Amino acid sequence: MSTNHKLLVKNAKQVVLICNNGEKYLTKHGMNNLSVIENASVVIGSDGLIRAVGPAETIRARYSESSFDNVIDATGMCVLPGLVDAHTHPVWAGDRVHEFAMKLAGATYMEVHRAGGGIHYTVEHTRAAAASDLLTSLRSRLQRMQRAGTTLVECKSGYGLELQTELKMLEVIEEARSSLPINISSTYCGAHAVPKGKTVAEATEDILQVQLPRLKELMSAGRLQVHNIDVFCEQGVFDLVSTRAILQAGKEMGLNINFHGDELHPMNSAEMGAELGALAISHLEEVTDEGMVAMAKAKTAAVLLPTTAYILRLPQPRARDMLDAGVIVALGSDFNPNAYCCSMPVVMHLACVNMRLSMTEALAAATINAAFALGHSDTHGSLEVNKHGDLLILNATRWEHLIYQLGGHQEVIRFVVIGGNVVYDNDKTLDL
Ligand SMILES: N=CN[C@@H](CCC(=O)O)C(=O)O
Ligand SMILES: [Zn+2]
Repeated sequence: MSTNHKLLVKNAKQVVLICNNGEKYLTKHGMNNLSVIENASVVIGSDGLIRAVGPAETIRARYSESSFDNVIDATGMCVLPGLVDAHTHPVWAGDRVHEFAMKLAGATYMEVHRAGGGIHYTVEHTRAAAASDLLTSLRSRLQRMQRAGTTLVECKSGYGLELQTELKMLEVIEEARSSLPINISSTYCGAHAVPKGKTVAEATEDILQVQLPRLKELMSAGRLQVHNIDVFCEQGVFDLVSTRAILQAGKEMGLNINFHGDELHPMNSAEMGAELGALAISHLEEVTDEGMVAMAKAKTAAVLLPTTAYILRLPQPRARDMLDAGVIVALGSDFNPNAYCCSMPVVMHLACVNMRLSMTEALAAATINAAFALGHSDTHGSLEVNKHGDLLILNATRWEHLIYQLGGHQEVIRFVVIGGNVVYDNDKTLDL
């Protein structure tokens, strides 16, 4: 048996496993009883998977004859699973800072959207952008997320709204996946808005008859990896009927359903998504009680997006009611030109203050539950044997400082590790 391993993280003040019985998600009780070991160590094997997590003395005795490519003495520090961002729109061109000023002055999201701004503004710039430029900005944004502790991220298309640009975006995501250590779950979001000059019916027809069939061909030929399908189900965007048709078509080609629902109006998205077996529904500021019950029953995760509710001054999603109803609650940054935040620590902080999550609930929502929302909680989202060796090492004697110190992740995060490799060391500049 190989006695050489990739990484030993030893003598940590705390190792937060999140869960330690192979749970695929946590609901309220589990989120308030996270698995934590004091004075502990972690071993990551040469294959990048976790080999052992346990009390430092136990690990020291068990691995006394082993060698390690790298050893980090985490004395006085804390170890957490890498953070999972279950909702981002990171591929885009154009600058919408002027729209932030408009919203600060009182304009609503849909007023800007209807005036041809918002998604439409970004669509114009993204269609015109070279793939190489989109890749450069995507890499930079993903490395920024990585420095903030994200090790698995969902990346959407959705600023093309036609075949050529949607594929350009998905290919850029594919290129980033193959050239960066961060793990990526890819989402087709061609129904992010109704393109100018088309009706909802025409846009839906183009997606069903042109975009999805071509995507299916490329996926079948192994030329593109896409995991999820998304639709912006909203008044003035895609209605429930068109949303259902598009999501159903995506499901039939093997894509997980993870869509924007009940954000600005109660569309009964949650009820419909639960009925379709959606893995996740995002936003949910306006979800009904019946929708929560349906999601809990169907084990459809709620991906809450605190930055968007904060920036748009929306009513907060009823996170506590969702937890009480047994819904699997996850978090995402919703990084996009409207909500320009790459930091899951900030997202967790906002989820605690504005959505009244406890810090343990927020951490579970940004690890195991976000991984569940992406269909990856069997390999990511907690520090358990045979899961990916993706972890954070904090300059803090209590892990809660990652959430408590608002905007302080640059100082709190000492190392980010993906697959047992140190990809960020805040004492050095790494160019991974
Ligand atoms: N609501 C729709 N889509 C994004 C915003 C995208 C944009 O404004 O560019 C969201 O999740 O908030
Ligand atoms: Zn979004």
